[in-house]
Amino acid sequence: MFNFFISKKIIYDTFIDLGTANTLIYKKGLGTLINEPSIIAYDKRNGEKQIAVGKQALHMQGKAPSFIEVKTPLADGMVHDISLAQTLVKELLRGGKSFIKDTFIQRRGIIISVPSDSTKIEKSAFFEVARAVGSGEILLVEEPLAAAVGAGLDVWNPEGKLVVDVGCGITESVLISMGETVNFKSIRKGGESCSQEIIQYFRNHYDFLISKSTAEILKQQTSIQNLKKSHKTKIPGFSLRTKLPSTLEFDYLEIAKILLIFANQILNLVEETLENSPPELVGDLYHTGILLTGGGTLIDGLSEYLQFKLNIPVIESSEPLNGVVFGNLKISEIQHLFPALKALKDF
Ligand SMILES: Nc1ncnc2c1ncn2[C@@H]1O[C@H](COP(=O)(O)OP(=O)(O)OP(=O)(O)O)[C@@H](O)[C@H]1O
Repeated sequence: MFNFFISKKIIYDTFIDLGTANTLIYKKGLGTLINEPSIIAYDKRNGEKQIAVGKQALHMQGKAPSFIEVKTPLADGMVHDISLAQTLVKELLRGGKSFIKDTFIQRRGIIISVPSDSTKIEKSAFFEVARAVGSGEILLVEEPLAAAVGAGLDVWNPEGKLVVDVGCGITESVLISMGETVNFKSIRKGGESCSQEIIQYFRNHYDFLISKSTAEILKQQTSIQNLKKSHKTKIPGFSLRTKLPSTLEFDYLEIAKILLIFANQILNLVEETLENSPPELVGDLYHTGILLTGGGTLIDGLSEYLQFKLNIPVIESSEPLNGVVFGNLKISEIQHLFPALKALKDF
């Protein structure tokens, strides 16, 4: 068991959001030190030599020769390779000036966020990654709670607040009251699964291969509103029929239908959360609304769709990608208000 002692005297000044797609590290007084993709590229010749991290490594994905391997330390929202994740944060910080060398900073506290759905073992993996950043106290805070605080929600009062956090690899629907998680449901899929579905769709329906970055662009350009309005476009790729590079004409409506399937999975998750929650807190949502956060909620038309289906106000976070670190910054200033944080000390 890890020894946590949560005291008002500990100054937590470093905040880590280690995500499947993106890693953010924020330092009080310095601002955002790191905001980079969670990805590392290795040269497999003569043993494994790390050659790029973050954005540089992302640019190599799918384009590098076969001796370069691009790896991600997280999958489905969880750390699946601790040592790789430690290397990622250390190397990203090494590019972030002298942060690691500052021993005074290292003795201060670090807050790292974890999915609400993580097991003890999964939490301890996040803990080990934070340990690679500094030797001070480490506090774990659930991501949706931090994101809610980061978005400016008053989570302390005895009123139900529902946070829907759609990341790259995990989607969580969490009911919060008085600074604690009352109920949650999650699925271990997020924005990444939509991109994979888009790639699969073109392969299955057109024998046409597209890159992950093309799928990502299509996802960001498609709206799930106006599902009757046709809008055709062309994309580059590789035809399995002609065995040649080619372009393909298709309708954005086809992508919208794929995104709508994901929107309905989010809708089901919210409905399941509400079904098993105290009715008093659920009733509060008619005026507190549902907060959408995480990069996956940026699907155009998602908030309107959920609001229409649930008949509850749906609010888009002003900080869908940075809300977790900003929330933990605020939490570091008011720790004594969070009984839930103390509960995490015995994970
Ligand atoms: N404009 C956009 N439209 C649709 N999806 C988007 C948009 N911008 C980003 N995304 C998606 O957001 C996801 C990344 O979000 P985020 O950074 O919150 O995830 P993460 O914290 O890394 O992942 P997780 O919490 O699952 O570990 C990616 O799947 C990305 O495709």
